Amino acid sequence: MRIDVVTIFPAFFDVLDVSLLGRARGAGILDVRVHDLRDYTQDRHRTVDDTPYGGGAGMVMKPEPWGQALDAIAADAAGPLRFVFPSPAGAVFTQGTARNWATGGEHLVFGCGRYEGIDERVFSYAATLGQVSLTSIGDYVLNGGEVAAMAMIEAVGRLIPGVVGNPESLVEESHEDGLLEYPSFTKPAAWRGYDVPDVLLSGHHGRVSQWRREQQLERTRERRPDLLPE
Ligand SMILES: OB(O)c1ccc2cc[nH]c2c1
Repeated sequence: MRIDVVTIFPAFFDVLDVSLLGRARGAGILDVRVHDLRDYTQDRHRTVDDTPYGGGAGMVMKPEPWGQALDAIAADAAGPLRFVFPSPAGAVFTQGTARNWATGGEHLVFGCGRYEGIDERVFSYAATLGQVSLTSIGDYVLNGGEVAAMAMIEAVGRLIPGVVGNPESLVEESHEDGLLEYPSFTKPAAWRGYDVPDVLLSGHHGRVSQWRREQQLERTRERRPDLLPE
């Protein structure tokens, strides 16, 4: 799978060289390319921002460097393009989104804004090159799109076949079946006065499965009732 990232902080994504995603990149399963937006500026100061029309605090990211960057990536597209712009004003990213993007055969391009955001016309232009998704990872505001892009890249990347060693571990986890996952335990059976639930030591797989399902429902009711089916 091909993923491109455009950012003014390319070093932010050095972490994608480690752990599972790093190994997947080395194995050629994931092709992640990070671009410095300043490489697409035309002035000696490599300017990427300017004051907002209509006034207001802060600066807005200029459209032309983005246009140049998106054109360069589109000229080298590895498939149908989906431009993902992290934004507090975007649709919420969910496990379903991750699954759709991991299986859709698209070439994902993450455009990471900073300052007060990207000139709105960039999104309109990007729509002439491919699908555009303004996407939020939650109802809070970060200083830029990089953390959100990293989260989405990990959520999508881990679903690509071959990235996670044991694909079965992708099945029984929170949100995969619409519920929160059950609690996990390992040795020792007794630890500082806390015991592993007896059912998990019973060796009775049917009872274990039933207990785990009950735990999922209890946890979801308690912590995320919004996830429960109507
Ligand atoms: O919270 B966020 O996901 C987010 C995304 C992009 C920008 C650009 C400036 N602030 C941002 C915040």
